[in-house]
Amino acid sequence: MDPFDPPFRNTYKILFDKHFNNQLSTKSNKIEAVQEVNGCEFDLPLIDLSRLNQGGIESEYCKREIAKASAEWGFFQVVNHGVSQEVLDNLRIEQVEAFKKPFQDKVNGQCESDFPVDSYRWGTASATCLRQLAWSEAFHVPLSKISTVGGVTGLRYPSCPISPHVFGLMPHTDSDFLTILHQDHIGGLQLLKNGKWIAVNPKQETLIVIIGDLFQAWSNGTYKSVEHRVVANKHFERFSTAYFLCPSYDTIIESCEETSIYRRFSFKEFKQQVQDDVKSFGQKIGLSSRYKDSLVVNGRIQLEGIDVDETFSPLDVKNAFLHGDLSETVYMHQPPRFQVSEHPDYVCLLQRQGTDIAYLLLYVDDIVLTAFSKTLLQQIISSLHWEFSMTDLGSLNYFLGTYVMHDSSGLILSQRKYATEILERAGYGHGTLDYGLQLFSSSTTNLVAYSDTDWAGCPTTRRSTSSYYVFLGNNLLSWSSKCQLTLSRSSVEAEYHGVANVVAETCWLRNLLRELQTPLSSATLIYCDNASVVYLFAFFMFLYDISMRTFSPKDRLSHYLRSFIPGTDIAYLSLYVDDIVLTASSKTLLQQIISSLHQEFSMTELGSLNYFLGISVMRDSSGMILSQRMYATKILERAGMVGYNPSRTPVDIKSKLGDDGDPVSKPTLYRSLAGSLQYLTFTHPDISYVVQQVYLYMHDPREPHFSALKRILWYVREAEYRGVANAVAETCWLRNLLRDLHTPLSSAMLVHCDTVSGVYLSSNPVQHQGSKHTKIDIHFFRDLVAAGHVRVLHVPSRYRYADIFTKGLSSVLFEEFRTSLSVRCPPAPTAGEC
Ligand SMILES: O=C(O)CCC(=O)C(=O)O
Ligand SMILES: [Fe+2]
Repeated sequence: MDPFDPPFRNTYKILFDKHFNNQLSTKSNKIEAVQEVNGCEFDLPLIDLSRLNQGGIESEYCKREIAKASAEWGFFQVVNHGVSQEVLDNLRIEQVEAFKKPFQDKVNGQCESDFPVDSYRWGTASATCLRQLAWSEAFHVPLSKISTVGGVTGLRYPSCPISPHVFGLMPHTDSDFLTILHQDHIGGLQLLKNGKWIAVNPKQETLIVIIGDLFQAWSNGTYKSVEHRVVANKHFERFSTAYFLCPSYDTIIESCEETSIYRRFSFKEFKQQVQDDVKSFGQKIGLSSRYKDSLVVNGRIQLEGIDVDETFSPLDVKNAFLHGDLSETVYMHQPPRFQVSEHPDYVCLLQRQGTDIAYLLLYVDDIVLTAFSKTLLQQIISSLHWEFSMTDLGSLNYFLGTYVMHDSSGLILSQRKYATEILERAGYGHGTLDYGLQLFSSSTTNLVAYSDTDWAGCPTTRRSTSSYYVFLGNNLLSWSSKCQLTLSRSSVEAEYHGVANVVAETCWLRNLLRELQTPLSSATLIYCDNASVVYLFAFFMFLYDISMRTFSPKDRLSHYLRSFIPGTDIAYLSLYVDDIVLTASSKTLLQQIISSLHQEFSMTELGSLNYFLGISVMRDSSGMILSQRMYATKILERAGMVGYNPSRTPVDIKSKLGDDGDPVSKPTLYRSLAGSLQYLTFTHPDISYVVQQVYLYMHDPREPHFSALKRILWYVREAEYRGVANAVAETCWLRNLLRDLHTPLSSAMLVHCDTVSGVYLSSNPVQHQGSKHTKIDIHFFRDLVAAGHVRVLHVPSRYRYADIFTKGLSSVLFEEFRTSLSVRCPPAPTAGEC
């Protein structure tokens, strides 16, 4: 250290100790600091000022370049500026001489007789950490002839062994109008552009022009006062000379534009504020929110319950950005230009602007901005520019991989480039990728959605795929095609889930549109091709209504079988298109719901359940018996087999159905009978297997198939193969249903299976690869086994009840198994059937 260097280490020892102790515990900081501090190499705009003297177009272009550089960079270099090299050199020689005096002489003002006593400064008295300390010294010499407050400052940055832990000059903006700077060959000056520090390379013959805060306010944010800093050099001292152009203290700074971003202020007031901020916060706050014509005028904000006169620390605008709705009533002091002199104590009530609306979409650090007026848009852009260092990319044409093209009817969005990249990655050439999404500029506000569901479409999981499209007027706003999360037992249930999804989506869209100040006045229309679901939703409206009236919100509907449980009272309502079966845990509740239904819908009450969807319900002391006797008789009539002898079993164990035989003469009859038998399995699980068998030949029925079908009918006068996984799917659905009905099962469901390998496969995730017949369902049900919801057990042949669904059986076994399925004769025909 030279004897003339300021005693940085001793004076700021505490800061050094604090910093380097911390460094020991966080090693990585050092690397980051070095990387950050190097700055990018970038050439600042360089302007030849001699062009100004050429007049005409050349000088006009030169002025434009200056304006452009001031707006985009806030910094530029000039050559042919009129200050001779000799003057600059002499200035530097004088400056070096002054700094090379003993430190104490500099502090005591004993080095230059022309310099005022307090012209020497070094370090940063208010620094609370090393980053706030300026590793530099300066002589400030006022040029009273030019300006009362402006002057020339000579700066010296002693070599700094601990750079970059400490800056030569910490990041700041200049508080003046304009700075003209001359630096030596060492370098170290950097400016902030688009979030990056850019090195200002030293060029001997150039002067650097820096826009100051006052210029920014005066130009209403058009020209930028940009943050800059000096990184001290580890090995060499550096000199620079700065001329700060400042107005007199009482000069009022205000922009001449009608809508001004900044309030009017005096230079004196601003200077004072900067000094106060450095004292209070360790750094300058500058123009920022404080000088903006807004809520925080006078540095005061009002909080609920606190007097309007209390003063708070200023908001950090970066954090206060995008804060959502302002629901409170807010008052502010009269802004300087709008004071009512007769009532100096009045405050202003803030009201939201009427029609001026702007939308800002932020994706990480990309912003899309749109506003109802160009002025507002410009105003916001300038505010953003002031607050953040950002590039304005002009009108929207590319965002997140999507091109935006404008035409007379609106916008077209295209992902052509993105699609090409996918094709290239996949090794396909370029296809025809010119299709995009057209968005129309229209003011329609009808929200219309279309929903469709492919029931159990996924062969692996048996889940359904539901898709929807939502249009706002002509514009497709939202769409989705997704596998549902849960299994659906019927197409109605799957469709219902699909519609519920689109309802959620349209609710969200409605809310969004409301927040964007374009609320919809008409109801959302949702189209769905399943009539039952439409009825279902009509019912929900009704049920919602009565549940709102009768029960607390937590007990409102949650599924298509609805139950109300404000205590122990439960009601189940099952809806099939327009038939309803209703049951409740108490007569009162039942009655209450029936009368509400009557009020809402015109309907006939058929009394206690005895016939529903072709199924008659008979009661006896042990419970109910469901029978499709009448339905079965009608099938027999259609098949012309009323008088035939019954058969004891529905399937012939000797013959197996195949593809051969003569085609049947009445294939339509075959199909209709097979379809009817399918429905009959509802109360005849015992025919499931063989019905499923004859179903296989619906597309091309042959005589042997018809014989098999007839045999079922013979048997009926008085079977769907489902593998283990199907049984699991079914039982899963039942488990879910029981849970929905508030009677959850606590133990795992037992599935009996006749092959040992089936049991093994269900619990072994690896072994299933080779067994192709189980491939489809195995994943699904193995997951359930893993979760403990299902246990698959091997069943000895005597108890293989499921065989009735998978093969033809001898009459002894068949009858035994049929009994185990609770299939038995009803006591007598019922009134409902006759
Ligand atoms: O020394 C330099 O290069 C910059 C000086 C500076 O930014 C200032 O004094 O405000
Ligand atoms: Fe500066």
